[in-house]
This record gives sequence, C-alpha cells and structure tokens, in this order.
Amino acid sequence: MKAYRVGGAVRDRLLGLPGGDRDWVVVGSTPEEMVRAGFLPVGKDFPVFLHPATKEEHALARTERKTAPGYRGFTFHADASVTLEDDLARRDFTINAIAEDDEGVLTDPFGGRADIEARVLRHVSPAFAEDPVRILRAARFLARFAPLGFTVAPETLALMRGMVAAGEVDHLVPERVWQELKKALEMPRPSAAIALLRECGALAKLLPEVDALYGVPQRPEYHPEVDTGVHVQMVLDMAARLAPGDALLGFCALTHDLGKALTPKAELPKHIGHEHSGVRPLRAVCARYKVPAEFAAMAEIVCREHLNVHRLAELRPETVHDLIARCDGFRKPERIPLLALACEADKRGRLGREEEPYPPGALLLRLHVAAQAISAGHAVANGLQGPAVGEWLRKARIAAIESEKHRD
Ligand SMILES: Nc1ccn([C@@H]2O[C@H](COP(=O)(O)OP(=O)(O)OP(=O)(O)O)[C@@H](O)[C@H]2O)c(=O)n1
Ligand SMILES: [Mg+2]
Repeated sequence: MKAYRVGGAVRDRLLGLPGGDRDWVVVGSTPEEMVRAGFLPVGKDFPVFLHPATKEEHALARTERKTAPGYRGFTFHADASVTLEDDLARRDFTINAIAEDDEGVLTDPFGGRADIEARVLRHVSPAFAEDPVRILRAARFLARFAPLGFTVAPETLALMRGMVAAGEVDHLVPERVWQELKKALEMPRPSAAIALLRECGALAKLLPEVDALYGVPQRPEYHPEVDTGVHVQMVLDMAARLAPGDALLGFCALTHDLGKALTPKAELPKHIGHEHSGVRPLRAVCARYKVPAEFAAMAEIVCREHLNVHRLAELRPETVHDLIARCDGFRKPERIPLLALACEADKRGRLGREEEPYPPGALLLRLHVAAQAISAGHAVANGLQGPAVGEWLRKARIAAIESEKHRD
C-alpha cells in the first residue's frame, strides 16, 4: 500500500496558502488490510478510514459509478487494482487532482499545476457531471479563489449549464445545498459564487428569490449600481470584508432585499415596503434549506429593520428602544452588533460608496450599550414587582437612550 496527499492540502501548498485539513488517498490496499493496519472505518458507504495516530482521512483509491440521478445515486468501486491515476480522474477540478507522495513527488496527470499557474478552475473529465454537488463546489471555490485571480474555464461553465439544463440540480438534497452555500458565504468573495450559480442557471432553480433580483432597478441617487442583483453581490462582498468568515452576516446580506423582486412594475425604481414584502420569500428560502433558527431569525431582523437603522439618528428614543426590543436585543445582545454590520454592508455595498463611513452603526451600538446597562435588578432594587418591572425598565432604558443620544 502507498499513501499520497491529495486535494486541498496539495492545492493550497502550491498556491502558497496555509494548509487546512489533509486528505490522503491509499493505493493498492483493501478495507480489510486498512483495518488490520489499525485504520478506523468511517461511514459504511465510503471506503474512507481515519489514520490510527493522526486521525487524518485516508480514502482507498476508487472509481465512482452513477446509478441514479442526484447525489444519492452512487456506487463506489474500490479495490487494490484501482490506480492513483484512476482515482485522480474521478475528481472534480484539475487543481484538486494532484497527488503528492512522501518524498514530495507530484503526480499531476490533468495539468493541475498549469491551471494553478493560470488561475483556472477546470473540470477533470466529463465524469464531473455525475455529481451535481460539484456545481456548488465550483461556486464555493470561486468565492474563495477569485481574489487570487481565478476564473472558471469556459468548457467547465458549459458543462455546468448542461447539468442544470438536464435537471441535475433538482435532485440535490437541501442539507447539501445549505452546507455548500454556507461555506461559500464564509469565503472572501461570496459574490463570485452567486454570480457563477446565476451564469450556469443553478441560481434560478436553487434560490429563485435571489435570481429574481437581477434586472430589477433601484433609484440611482441611492444606488448608483442600479441593478438590485448587483447591489446584493456588492453587499455580500462588503459583509465578507467587514467580518471575514461570518456566514451568518453573509446570509443576512444575501437575503436583506428579497422584497425588491416583488415591487409592482409601476412603482419601480422605488421599493416602498420592500422590508415587509421581503419576509415571505426569506421564510421560503429558510424552510427550503432548513436554515438554522438563528440564521433565519437574524436575516428576518435585517430584512425588516435595515431602513430603520439607516435613519437611526432621526428616530425618537422610544422608537430606538422598540427596535432593539423587536430584535430581542436585550436578551440576545450579540444580535445588535450583527445588525449594525449588516446595515453597514448594505449602505457601503453600493457603487462608489464603498469607503463611506456609516455613523448609524456606531450610534446603534452606543445606544444599545446604554440601554442594556439598565437591568431588571435596578427595578427590583427600587421595590417594584410584577408588570411594573417591565414598565419601569422600558422607561428607564428609553431615558438612557435619550441621554446617550445627547451626550455629544
Ligand atoms: N464532490 C467532490 C468532493 C470532493 N472531491 C475531491 O476530494 C478532495 C477533498 O475534498 P474536500 O476536502 O471537500 O475539498 P478540498 O479540495 O480538500 O478543499 P478544502 O480546502 O475546502 O477542504 C477534493 O480536492 C477533490 O479532489 C471531488 O472530486 N468531488
Ligand atoms: Mg479537504
């Protein structure tokens, strides 16, 4: 048996990036031999094992055969006769299909190194089409590597279009879509993922609510980029810049303006009430992908409240209090800085406005902290009980917001 490093670890080292998890492929072995050597099998469907000491993933060299449409229709063929080249051939992208042995010797039958040099994401073989998750992986890798100059090879884009047209995306399990989407939102340029999904037609199938934003105009005085889809892409990248790796903020950015796709044509380019009309499509997205509760709750807050935060300085203290209360921001204080960041990303995610300051963000944090400093304990100390505590708290917090507002 011989083990080779493959996939992300080799790719990232060649790109000069710090290594993440290390995946191995094992050639010339059998499951029985792996177990005898002390490897721990993981899962029953995949010939994958954990190294007894390092716990790194070791997969037997394998080929895959498609048995049914969609993600579940796979059988694996793994035996000692499957070669390293056979295994590399069934992988997704050339840059992921490079193997490295213990001596650092590379096996690169598909030109992965050349594509790393040329900054191209290119599929290895037509077998790419057998796994629709790879469409999402392409999007995620582009979100990660576009800042390094990567683009998708035209023939890979064509293949992805064909896969979407053949209905491959319709069979993706929601959990897998969410998993990959969330990872894309953690990357430095999530807009590249959304744009690629749109280009190949997958966005219209997976997130029609987002796809529908393209071509919808906004008022150029507020939105020099005009197109709502372009705006959302800019907000996504601004969110990734303000809080790198924060998928929760990314999801809020992605969904904050869904209501704009529902504006009646006659009202364009104004979008009066989009913060309310956006809630229904947002909930549809969250239900479809079983989006975690805090993602759904936070995205709904950002959708409903972003206009209020933008004009925070004009709001009366009780209105600010009630806004924070609607966010449950006294019991879940971490929500308020996130709301402030999402609104900042919205404001700066506009053409030519990227470097503008966002004073409402800092103001919201200050007012929240001031209000938060008043606790129920103070009311009880003042001899209050029952509903009187809540009333006192509200008044005291409003007063705190008022005095903080006028502090300078
Ligand atoms: N649907 C998939 C999933 C994985 N792979 C192959 O398995 C490797 C490891 O997969 P994974 O760890 O998911 O991706 P990495 O490329 O290692 O990227 P990351 O840094 O995100 O782990 C990939 O490089 C690729 O060769 C594939 O071909 N098709
Ligand atoms: Mg990996």
